[in-house]
Amino acid sequence: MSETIDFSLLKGSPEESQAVSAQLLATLKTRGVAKLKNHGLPAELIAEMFEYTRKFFALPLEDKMIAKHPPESTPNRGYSYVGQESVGSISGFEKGVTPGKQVRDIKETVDIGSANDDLVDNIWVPEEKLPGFRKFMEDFYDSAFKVELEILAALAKALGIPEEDMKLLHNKAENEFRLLHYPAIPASELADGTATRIAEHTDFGTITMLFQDSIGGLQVEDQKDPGNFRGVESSDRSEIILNIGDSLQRLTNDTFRAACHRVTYPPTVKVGSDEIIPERFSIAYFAKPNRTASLFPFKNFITPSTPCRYDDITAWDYNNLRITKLFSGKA
Ligand SMILES: O=C(O)CCC(=O)C(=O)O
Ligand SMILES: [Fe+2]
Repeated sequence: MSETIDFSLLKGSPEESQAVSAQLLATLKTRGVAKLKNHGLPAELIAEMFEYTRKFFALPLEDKMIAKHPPESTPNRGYSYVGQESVGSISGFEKGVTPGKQVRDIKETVDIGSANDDLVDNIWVPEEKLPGFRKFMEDFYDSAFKVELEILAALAKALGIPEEDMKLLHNKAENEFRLLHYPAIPASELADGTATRIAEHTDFGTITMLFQDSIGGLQVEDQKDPGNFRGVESSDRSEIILNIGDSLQRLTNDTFRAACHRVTYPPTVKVGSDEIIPERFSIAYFAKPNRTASLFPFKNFITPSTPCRYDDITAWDYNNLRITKLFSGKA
């Protein structure tokens, strides 16, 4: 994995700022994923984020189920128990590949949207079950949104898209973020390939800002060598792993291609052994275009040598097209 990009240089001299945007562009174009440090979200805030995440999943199941995600995919809010959602059902979606055998994800999650969303409400556990959780998450959402806009501005600059256009496309913060817990399991549970931590997939939004603990197991497909997945480690939890999602692939007419990723065995665990794979926590902030925005490619990416590859569709319709396949429908 390439070196971590110092995002604070974006606010340095014009030369430094230009160089960081160009480095980001080059890394994302070849890898679909980049690592950022000094991005503006303080390490203490991220540490607290992991702590709240750990505390939430440590609640008794009946408490977590008070805030349960509906059995169907929308609204995509609340707690999903282990087995409720399987990402394997959308593996290969944009590659036009229909998934073969169904692979179970062994994970539990919480999906959270903006506190100001006028279409869907968040689903919370009562305050006394986890004091401060709701307020912290609502504030984190807003802080992450600010960083998202800076990353999008840097990408726009590097791509030659007016920064204002990129901002207008995302100014409603119709994003989602997700807390993930992969429980400790014996390695033998993953041995026959019918279960994994999270099956390979691409995210559907513009970019994903991912934070992970030090357990490992996250892998991204090499864009130059399809089928070959490489591990992505973070040197510390506050590093942002930046993923390109399908919406940016569409908007840039494949100049950026979405990063296909998955979570499996940590590198230290022997496949098929009786070892216990330790629990793992991660946090994914999915930045999405405004629901009513069109995902038709920006005009500068449509040229005689790069004809338009995508139909017009709104961000909301596209999101729903993807998400409806994720949930089993079982309550
Ligand atoms: O847990 C991770 O590191 C990845 C999570 C992920 O890919 C997702 O939720 O879309
Ligand atoms: Fe993902």
